[in-house]
Amino acid sequence: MTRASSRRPGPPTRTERGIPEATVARLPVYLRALTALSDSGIATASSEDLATAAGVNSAKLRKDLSYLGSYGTRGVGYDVEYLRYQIAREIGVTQDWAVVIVGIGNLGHALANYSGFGTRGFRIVALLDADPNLIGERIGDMEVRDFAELEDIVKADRVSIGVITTPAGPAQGVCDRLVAAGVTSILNFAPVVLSVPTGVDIRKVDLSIELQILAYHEQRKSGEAALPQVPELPAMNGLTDLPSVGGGVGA
Ligand SMILES: NC(=O)c1ccc[n+]([C@@H]2O[C@H](COP(=O)([O-])OP(=O)(O)OC[C@H]3O[C@@H](n4cnc5c(N)ncnc54)[C@H](O)[C@@H]3O)[C@@H](O)[C@H]2O)c1
Repeated sequence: MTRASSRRPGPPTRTERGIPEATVARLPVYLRALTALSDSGIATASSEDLATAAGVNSAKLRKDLSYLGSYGTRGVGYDVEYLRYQIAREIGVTQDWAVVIVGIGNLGHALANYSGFGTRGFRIVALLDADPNLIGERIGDMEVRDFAELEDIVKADRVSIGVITTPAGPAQGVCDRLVAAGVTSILNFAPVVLSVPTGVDIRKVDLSIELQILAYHEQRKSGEAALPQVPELPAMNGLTDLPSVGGGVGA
């Protein structure tokens, strides 16, 4: 790695289209790693440096970045600022995205208090809730507003992204209202699968699924001996009656 100089990155090249979803999912990770390098005054980084900072292997990183038409310079590496710009442009965070959060309970409060969205290109324009006891409450420099104002806010602030942090029950209704108001991307924290029309993107965040994936790896790490014993299965008419596996995933 080398320290930052006053050299500015050159003009952007055209980004290739048709980037695989898995690569797209890693772009924000690279962006975060590049931002950390840039904040430390690093001007260029090798693919190995960058891969270590992002927690992936360098071959995968090089392949991912090649979809952006970015190959680095042999013996020098990647220009941190320029690559950061390329990735930010590809993700779409060089522009400002207006976001509303609906459901300002525990999770909504936590998200509302998080200061990191602004620096990543997301502007929280409204915190909305249906509970009259919450409406008017101040969180930082914002005030919780009535969910009834949704349509006016979406129109006035050209909101394209809605975050749902309500309980599961009302989440579909909230989602439908967001979509009808003109929101075209939804991040859902409620433990329910939501239906959206074509053209609306939806992503679900479920911490319990992430924890279950970690539990799976923990189980593998501790070896076969740590695996729970499977009870002997009762025979039924010559067939085996498999015990059912319980329940869905809640948050
Ligand atoms: N995805 C995850 O990893 C994760 C983690 C924790 C919680 N959750 C989920 O996030 C959601 C919020 O959790 P919480 O602990 O903040 O709940 P909470 O009960 O503290 O807050 C929910 C808020 O939604 C509001 N609300 C309810 N119906 C509404 C409606 N129709 N319109 C507008 N606002 C409405 C309520 O007034 C309340 O303020 C839950 O669905 C929970 O299961 C998800």
